[in-house]
Amino acid sequence: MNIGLLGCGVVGGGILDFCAGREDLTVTKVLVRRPRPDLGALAVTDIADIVNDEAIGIVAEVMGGLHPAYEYICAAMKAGKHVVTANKAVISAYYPELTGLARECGVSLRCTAAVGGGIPWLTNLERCKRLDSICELGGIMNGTTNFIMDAMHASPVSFPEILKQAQELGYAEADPSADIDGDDVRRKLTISANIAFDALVQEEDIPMFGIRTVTDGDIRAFKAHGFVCKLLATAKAAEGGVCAFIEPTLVDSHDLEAAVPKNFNLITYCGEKVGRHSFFGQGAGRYPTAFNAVEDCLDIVAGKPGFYTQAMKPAPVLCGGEAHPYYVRTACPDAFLQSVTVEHWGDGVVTACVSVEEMLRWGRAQLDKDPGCFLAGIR
Ligand SMILES: NC(=O)C1=CN([C@@H]2O[C@H](COP(=O)(O)OP(=O)(O)OC[C@H]3O[C@@H](n4cnc5c(N)ncnc54)[C@H](OP(=O)(O)O)[C@@H]3O)[C@@H](O)[C@H]2O)C=CC1
Ligand SMILES: N[C@@H](CC=O)C(=O)O
Repeated sequence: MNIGLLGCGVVGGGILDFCAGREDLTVTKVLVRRPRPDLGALAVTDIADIVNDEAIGIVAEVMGGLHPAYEYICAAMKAGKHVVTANKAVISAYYPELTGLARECGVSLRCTAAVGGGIPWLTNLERCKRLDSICELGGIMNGTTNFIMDAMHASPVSFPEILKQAQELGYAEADPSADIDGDDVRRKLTISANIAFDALVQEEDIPMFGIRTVTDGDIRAFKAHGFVCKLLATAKAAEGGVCAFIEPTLVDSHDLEAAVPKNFNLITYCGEKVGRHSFFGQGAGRYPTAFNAVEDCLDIVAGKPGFYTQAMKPAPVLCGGEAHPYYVRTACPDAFLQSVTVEHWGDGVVTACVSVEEMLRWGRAQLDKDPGCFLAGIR
């Protein structure tokens, strides 16, 4: 089958390499927006050249961003082309529109590379649902932040320096704020929760706190108490909705997550009957991500199902019932923090059990008063 590739950066370059020399998949056109002599006759600058090309069966979108990615994907599906994308931003934001249009047009829409880079996470989530009900999912879903946290635990490093390395290695998003502030994980969690729970969760409703403000002093305090800090995502089926949140989390140094190195992810679902299945692999980077995108193309060639789920119903995010202790470091502790403090760790404090909803709302507001404030849930 012929592929029209939209974008040829880190992931697009990997797709080209994987397809080179294959007989079942051939990239025949690549949409670019600046001169790319390296691509020779493959390069086109007008999306119409791909959408109107009847010989192209699959459009692989790896440009990133919401626009014009959304419009190009819609145009491709309306022209009867299957779509494969690694773009979690567009899938998370336009989940009902895109899945609805794919069904209307009778084409496949696959996005396995959008969550977990090279890990076959969404495909296994889909398979698990054929036999069992998923009650919970989550874990380490961002390669860039795991790379940063792993390096910071190994030795004191400069945060900007290690982030720069993650960018050079092709792990970080075009705007790395999406990685370090949690938006990238929130998109991946939204897609995963929607598929797992047949839900329609709005990305913006999921509370989150990122790792931008973590310091070497925080890490020293965590290590001294036998903990490792990871940015973790959680989603659970809840009565009348979905409980979903993202926060730096202190896990016991013997836990599986504590051992996840570099740009690797560890994502787990828990089925009611089957129990826990965890998936480990590189969550970011050229070949891991391109691998899943090309696997999606091969699934389309093999006639596998068009999307990961058949149903969806609007689901509010409800985190009020979830509570645990937190580590908090702020230069301006207020009456609320003082009322829940039970212990002091270095420059920070440890709280009694506080509801996730309340603590993350407090943390976001506290960043306005103290931009260096940091918090982490304690598992
Ligand atoms: N990198 C990774 O590890 C992972 C990435 N992803 C997702 O994959 C997608 C691509 O990421 P990545 O390859 O890293 O990003 P890059 O920035 O490396 O590549 C994007 C490419 O798309 C091109 N592009 C952007 N807009 C347009 C446009 N309007 N018309 C034509 N070309 C365009 C860019 O052109 P130019 O060179 O001119 O800027 C660039 O070559 C993103 O959605 C990302 O979230 C998902 C999982 C992992
Ligand atoms: N920026 C993302 C790339 C893959 O989704 C990450 O670091 O995980």
